[in-house]
Amino acid sequence: MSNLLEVEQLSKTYVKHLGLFRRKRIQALHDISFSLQSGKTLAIVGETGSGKSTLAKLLVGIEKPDSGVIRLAGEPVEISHYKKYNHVIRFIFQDASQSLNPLQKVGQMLEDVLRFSTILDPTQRRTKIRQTLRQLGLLDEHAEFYPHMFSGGQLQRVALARALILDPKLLILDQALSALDPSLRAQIVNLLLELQQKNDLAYLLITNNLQLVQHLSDDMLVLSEGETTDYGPTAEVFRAPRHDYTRKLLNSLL
Ligand SMILES: Nc1ncnc2c1ncn2[C@@H]1O[C@H](COP(=O)(O)OP(=O)(O)OP(=O)(O)O)[C@@H](O)[C@H]1O
Repeated sequence: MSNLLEVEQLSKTYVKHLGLFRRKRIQALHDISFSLQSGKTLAIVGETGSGKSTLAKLLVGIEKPDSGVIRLAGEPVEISHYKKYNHVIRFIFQDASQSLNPLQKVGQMLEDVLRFSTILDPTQRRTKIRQTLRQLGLLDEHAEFYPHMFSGGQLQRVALARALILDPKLLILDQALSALDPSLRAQIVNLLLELQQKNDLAYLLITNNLQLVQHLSDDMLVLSEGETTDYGPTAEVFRAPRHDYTRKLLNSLL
């Protein structure tokens, strides 16, 4: 099976200005390589500051890598053509409620995504919005709701609707489930698994919740100070971590 996403030797350094003449270089990622197939989930695990969010930002084009290659379906991703990939890779960050415009009805928000990124006509857009809301267990009427009218779990579904309305191939979930209480999280996890099966969707799951990692991911990559300490099938990494750092991290998070 060919890879949907291939990342080769990706590196990123930030420069922090500490005063007029002092600058500090922070190597957030160093030579990171991995691949991900359609319909599979890769978990990215690591302590605070290990580079997880930087990786997500590079993949969605918010930050630019210093070096390395990102390939989607075999084609190198040009950050300057990001609109082209916006359909393929979508992301959800931690707090769904903060990522939604409180003054905009959900239907309008979804309509904006479609108008910006597709050539669908108004009738087709209305149909697509209805289909997407239903696919996520929401109702047609929810298009007329403002974000504050939803519960936490429903808001996460709205954030998923916004991410999935363009039928992406890869969804990046950056700590996206951590704010939910366990029962809501379980509902969203089941929904994610269902959507993955139905649509052959790949997930990049950034989390330190090891239950989620074990439940959802096929492979996992462990980051420490921007470097890979372990990478492989999740069960294998849990059973026999290569690196002492991974063993300690897994023990501390269990
Ligand atoms: N915009 C930035 N400018 C300077 N340094 C940054 C910037 N963004 C991240 N960093 C630094 O890069 C390193 C990696 O940060 P990153 O946010 O990717 O880690 P993380 O693993 O996602 O952490 P967390 O779990 O806390 O979100 C850290 O040392 C961080 O301080």
